[in-house]
Amino acid sequence: MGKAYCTAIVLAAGQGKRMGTKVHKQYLELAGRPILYYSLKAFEESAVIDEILLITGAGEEDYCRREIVDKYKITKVSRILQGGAERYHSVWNGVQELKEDGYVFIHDGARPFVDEEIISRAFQEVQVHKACVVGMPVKDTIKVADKNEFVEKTPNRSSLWMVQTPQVFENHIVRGAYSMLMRESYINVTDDAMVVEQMLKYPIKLVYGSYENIKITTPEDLEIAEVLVKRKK
Ligand SMILES: Nc1ccn([C@@H]2O[C@H](COP(=O)(O)OP(=O)(O)OP(=O)(O)O)[C@@H](O)[C@H]2O)c(=O)n1
Ligand SMILES: C[C@](O)(CO)[C@H](O)COP(=O)(O)O
Repeated sequence: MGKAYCTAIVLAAGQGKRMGTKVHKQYLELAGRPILYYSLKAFEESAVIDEILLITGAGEEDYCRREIVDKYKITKVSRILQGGAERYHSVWNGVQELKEDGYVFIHDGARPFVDEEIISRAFQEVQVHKACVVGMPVKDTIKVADKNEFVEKTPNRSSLWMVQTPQVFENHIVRGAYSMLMRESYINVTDDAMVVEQMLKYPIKLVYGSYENIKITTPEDLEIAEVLVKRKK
C-alpha cells in the first residue's frame, strides 16, 4: 500500500502584535527571505508532504502568491486561504478543506526551523497514534501563578513539555474535534492538540522536535533566529 496522503496547513494569518513591527512578523526578512518562506520550503522539499494549504491574513494572498509561493517555486501550495480572528479560526478554515482521508500537519508559519527529521518523526508516530504533537522537555522550572501573581503550584518539571508545531492528526479526528469546538468554542484555545484532547478526550502522543524549532514571537526571537539560520547554511 502506498504512503498515506499528507497535507500541511501552514498558518500565516496572525498580526504579530508581540513583535511590534508594522510588517506582520511572518513576512519579516530572515537571512534575506521572508520568515514564512522557510517552513513552506521545508514542506515543499519533504518526502512526506503532498500538499500545502497556506492560511494568510485578509489582503495578503496576492503578496504571498507573488513574493513567496511563485518566487520560490513552492509548487505544493494548492490554495491560499484567508485566516480568521484567532489562530483556531485560521486552523478551522484550513481543516474544512482537507481530503476525507490522510493526515494533516498543522504548523505555525512563525516557526521557520521545522525540518525533515521532525516531519518524518511526526509522520511515523501519527501512523501509530493518529494524533501527535512535536515538542521538547522544558528546561526551566515552571510555576503556576494565582490571580495575584503568587505561586499557586510548581508542577514536577520531569513531566513538562513545551509544545511546538507541527501538530499532526488523522484528518477525520481533527476535523471532528474542530467541528465540535466551532459549535461550542468555550475553551481558551492555544494549540490544536488541546482541541482534540478536550473535544474528543483523545490521547495525544508527544514527539521530539528540536530546541531550535522556535516560534518567532518577540524581537529577541528574531535575533536568535538570525544565529540559527546561519548554522543551517
Ligand atoms: N488569527 C491567527 C493568529 C495566528 N496565526 C498564525 O499562527 C501562528 C502562531 O501564532 P502567533 O505566534 O501567536 O502569531 P500572532 O498571532 O501573529 O502573534 P501575536 O499573538 O503576537 O499577535 C503564526 O504563524 C500566526 O501567523 C494565524 O494563522 N491566524
Ligand atoms: C501552537 C503553539 O505554537 C504551541 O506552542 C502556540 O500555542 C501558539 O501560540 P500563539 O500565541 O498562537 O503563538
